[in-house]
Amino acid sequence: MAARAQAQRLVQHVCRSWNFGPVPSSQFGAAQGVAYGRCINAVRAYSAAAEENDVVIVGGGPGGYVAAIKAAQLGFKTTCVEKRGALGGTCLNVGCIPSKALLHSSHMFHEAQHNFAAHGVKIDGVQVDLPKMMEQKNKAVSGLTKGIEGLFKKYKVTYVKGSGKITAPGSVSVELLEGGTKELKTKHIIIATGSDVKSLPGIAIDEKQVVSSTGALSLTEIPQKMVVIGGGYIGLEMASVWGRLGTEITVVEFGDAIVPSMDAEVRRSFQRTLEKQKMKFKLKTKVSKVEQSESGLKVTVEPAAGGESTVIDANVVLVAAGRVPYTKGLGLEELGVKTDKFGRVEVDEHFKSSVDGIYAIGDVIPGPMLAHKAEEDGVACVELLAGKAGHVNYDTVPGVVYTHPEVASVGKTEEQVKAAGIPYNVGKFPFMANSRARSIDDADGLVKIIAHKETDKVLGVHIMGPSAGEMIHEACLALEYGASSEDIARTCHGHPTLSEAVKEAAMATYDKPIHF
Ligand SMILES: Cc1cc2nc3c(=O)[nH]c(=O)nc-3n(C[C@H](O)[C@H](O)[C@H](O)COP(=O)(O)OP(=O)(O)OC[C@H]3O[C@@H](n4cnc5c(N)ncnc54)[C@H](O)[C@@H]3O)c2cc1C
Ligand SMILES: NC(=O)c1ccc[n+]([C@@H]2O[C@H](COP(=O)([O-])OP(=O)(O)OC[C@H]3O[C@@H](n4cnc5c(N)ncnc54)[C@H](O)[C@@H]3O)[C@@H](O)[C@H]2O)c1
Repeated sequence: MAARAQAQRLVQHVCRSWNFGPVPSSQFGAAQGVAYGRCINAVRAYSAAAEENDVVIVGGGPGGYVAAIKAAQLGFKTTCVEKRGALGGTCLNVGCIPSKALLHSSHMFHEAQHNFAAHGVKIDGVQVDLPKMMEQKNKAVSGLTKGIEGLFKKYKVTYVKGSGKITAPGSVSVELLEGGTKELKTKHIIIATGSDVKSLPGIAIDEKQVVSSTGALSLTEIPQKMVVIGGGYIGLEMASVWGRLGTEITVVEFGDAIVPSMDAEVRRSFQRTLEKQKMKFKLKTKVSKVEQSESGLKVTVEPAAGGESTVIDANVVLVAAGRVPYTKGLGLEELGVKTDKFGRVEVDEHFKSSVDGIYAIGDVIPGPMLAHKAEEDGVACVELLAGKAGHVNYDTVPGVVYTHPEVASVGKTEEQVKAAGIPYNVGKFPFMANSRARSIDDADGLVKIIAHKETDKVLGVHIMGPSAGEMIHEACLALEYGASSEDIARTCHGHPTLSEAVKEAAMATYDKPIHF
């Protein structure tokens, strides 16, 4: 009886997985032998036809494509499956790269309009050519995605364009974009399917008037008024782009502060700076309704804790309230791959899921949803598969908001250190006292360093200022190498550079700065 039930289950499973359609249990007596035989034959045919790989990666974003290149470099026969028709994932196609392109273009416009004259550069009639701006953004995106295809060819990674489904450990079935299916056999499968925008109840995204970041990166007109739901990374970066081009921005944030993960002192200073740029903030507030009106949209907001609602007019609403892991259509439930309450694939320190032979990296697993973290995951995961010592230290992953000024941080905030009861020193240095920042007339912001009171080991560094996203890496190195604030302070820094502000903040942490 047990053997019969087992055979029944096997037949049902294989028939379902391979789209033979279910075999009704009433037919099992008669059909069992036939169906079983069909399955066995199909298994043989499949094994012969399916391509043998060492590693198959589902998803070609920063996690997936970097893992693929590294795997090939390590000698694995590697295939990367991507369904959007272009490599680079969210980051290259609709995330990091297009947003940074628009941030740069809009910053240049803003500078030309407001700040060139102060430097003795006079231009009359500065105008925005939005189609041209979008063209430059698209050129950056397509150049970079094609560059990854080139790297795949160079390192002999097979690129399969289509949607991958894991049918069993060692088997990935791909519905090809060009039509038909392809079966891939492999020793290891890496899930790198990334994340998708988090939708809010009752607020339907049409990517025209009510947009996610994807729509906000491709608007065809400069909106007069925009309501941004969520004062996090995406909200503030996209608000900066459109605000600089002339849109009136209102950011509605559920929490009591923007970018809640940021050091509170830096965050407060950041908000003041954005307010000077005419961004309006409604904190502890939620959007309860977005409706069409004759002139555009009516956005109903109310206190997060409940209370009287008010209506704000807008032409565009941007939904930027976070992102959720993307695992749709992968077949995880059928395989028994465990996910947590946020839908993230649960992995161990070797990126292994609850099912042998299946691994996961990037936005689809816990940890910061950042491209560079996904890349590090990808490298470490395949190094571990190759028997090497792959490791990612999530405590030293920097975060950068690419507004102007930029805000960058690594390690612990003052609040976290305090809450953990760790004795600490803080050193700060304002860019107003930095000669390079003054010479370029871009001196808003500060460097803040937090170090252990007794050992002076650097615990966290927070920078708001021009090029903060570049400067943060000396702090990342300091944290990785367990440096003290004195180590940073006694390292000779070039003059005149913005980085001298980091050196001076380090001096202020264990002793005194010179220039403040
Ligand atoms: C507007 C915006 C700006 C951002 N800016 C930055 C930034 O400046 N810096 C930064 O570090 N991070 C930024 N991010 C976050 C960054 O984009 C992500 O952290 C990063 O892309 C995650 O990489 P990933 O490889 O895990 O997933 P993704 O980049 O999401 O890639 C996953 C890929 O898998 C594919 N896929 C999914 N399911 C399947 C399937 N079944 N079969 C085949 N393919 C599949 C998807 O099509 C996708 O291309 C930004 C995000 C957004 C939205
Ligand atoms: N520069 C970068 O590195 C960069 C840029 C863009 C995106 N990203 C990544 O993409 C991810 C998603 O970005 P994001 O900005 O959507 O998320 P986020 O987590 O950075 O910010 C979302 C914000 O929305 C708020 N919020 C949530 N629900 C809300 C509601 N109903 N009403 C009002 N506010 C609400 C949250 O309190 C939070 O402040 C980020 O986690 C980040 O890792 C990074």
